[in-house]
Amino acid sequence: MSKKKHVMIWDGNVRDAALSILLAVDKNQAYSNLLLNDTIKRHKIEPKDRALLTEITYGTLQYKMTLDYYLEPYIRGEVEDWMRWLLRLSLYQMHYLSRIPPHAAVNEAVEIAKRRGHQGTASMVNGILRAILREGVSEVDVFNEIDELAITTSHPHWLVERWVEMYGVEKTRAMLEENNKPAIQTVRVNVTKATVEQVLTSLAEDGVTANKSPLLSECIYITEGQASRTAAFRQGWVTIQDESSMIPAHVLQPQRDWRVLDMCAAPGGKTTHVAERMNNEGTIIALDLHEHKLALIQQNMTRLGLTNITTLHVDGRKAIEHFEANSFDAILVDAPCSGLGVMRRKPDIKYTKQEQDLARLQTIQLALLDAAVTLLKPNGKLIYSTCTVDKVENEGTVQQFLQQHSTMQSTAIDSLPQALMEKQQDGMLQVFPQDFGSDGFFVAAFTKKEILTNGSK
Ligand SMILES: C[S@@+](CC[C@H](N)C(=O)[O-])C[C@H]1O[C@@H](n2cnc3c(N)ncnc32)[C@H](O)[C@@H]1O
Repeated sequence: MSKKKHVMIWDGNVRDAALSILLAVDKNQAYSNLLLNDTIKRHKIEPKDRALLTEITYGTLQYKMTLDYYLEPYIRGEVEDWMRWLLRLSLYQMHYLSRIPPHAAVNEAVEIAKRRGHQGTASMVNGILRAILREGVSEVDVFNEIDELAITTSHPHWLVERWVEMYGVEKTRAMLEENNKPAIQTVRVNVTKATVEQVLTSLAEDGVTANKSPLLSECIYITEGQASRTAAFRQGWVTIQDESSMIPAHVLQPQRDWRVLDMCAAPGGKTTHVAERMNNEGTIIALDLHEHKLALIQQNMTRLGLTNITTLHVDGRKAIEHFEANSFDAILVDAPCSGLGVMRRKPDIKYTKQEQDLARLQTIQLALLDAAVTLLKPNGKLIYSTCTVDKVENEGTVQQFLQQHSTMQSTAIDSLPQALMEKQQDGMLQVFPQDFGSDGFFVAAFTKKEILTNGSK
């Protein structure tokens, strides 16, 4: 997140707060999810307002390109940024939120425009929004399918084109549409402290509605309420984590006495999951490139009552300078990636990621995997995962990795529920957001061959 301080006075006006957040996301490249959480916490915003604030902020960001298409015929000349965002967020409410009377959205917009600008800007906002109210938004009228998909689902043209080439039109359309839906909140039960049934009872006592996932045994769906405000969370019975992110620990299947290396560990979602599955025994070394992020892992460990994790500030690519070769039973490389699988939670990713970022990320991913090979024991397990749906960072990285390392082989994933295993191909599993309602996620499993050739490559 940008270092610039976000200054916002909460005066009870949800739309104005949403506008401040959207402007900060746009100007300072601040992350929408962090800024929204920060605003909610700092101003102790009540649940009813919180839901509307989240809906308007995320919705406006999610449909930014579509809203611009609708607004374009009505905006003449230059308008200030705050006014453009105000028009977008007002039109979002008018067009997508049926429970908000459109006239109320227009009136609110005019009041904000008066406060932020002057009578002239307020009249302009009023004129534009009332004209759209009268005439309705225009049909999306473009030449080809890529443009149509890009505009109607608000995703950049390059990305739609790339996905259509990789996955075809139907799969791409389903993914683009899913990216505009709210993410399901899920929690992972800390099996060293509580059972799923105990957690469900505890959540219900706190007024949270939840049910068991049909996929992973320790995953619970939250259908109403906030898990972070419950006793179950405070006493370390649960961790807030998307179900897809629970897959790597299941694929790893760690034994209780193993020595495991997590090369990209912060904030520790998967490290703590592996630690729980080892029943707080064995040893896990958790690395991260950014020292300040190690504190997040430690906070999670403390809350969850886990003591089998040691955190270290180490660049994973240089991990061989810190540990003996052939010394880990298993290694997890949950690599930095483009995050194209988590756009429901971070819609700003759509507009900030550039195509050239993807190749740069692959270089880092391969360097991390390279270091892992040396550190892994013969017969040891290596898991590579990303929260993206991009073939270059996923299958592409795996293919290059295997070409460069004859000592490594793909391993079939055999420890997941059938519905997930069906999606596996050659030791790789790509989950799309539309498959189970969880994040887009990729996992690949490898083992190191017993007979080592000269050197690890
Ligand atoms: C996808 S996130 C990891 C999420 C984490 N595994 C979890 O489940 O909570 C990637 C992490 O890799 C870290 N990172 C990036 N480059 C790295 C490197 N060269 N060595 C170690 N960590 C790195 C980032 O700081 C970030 O925390």
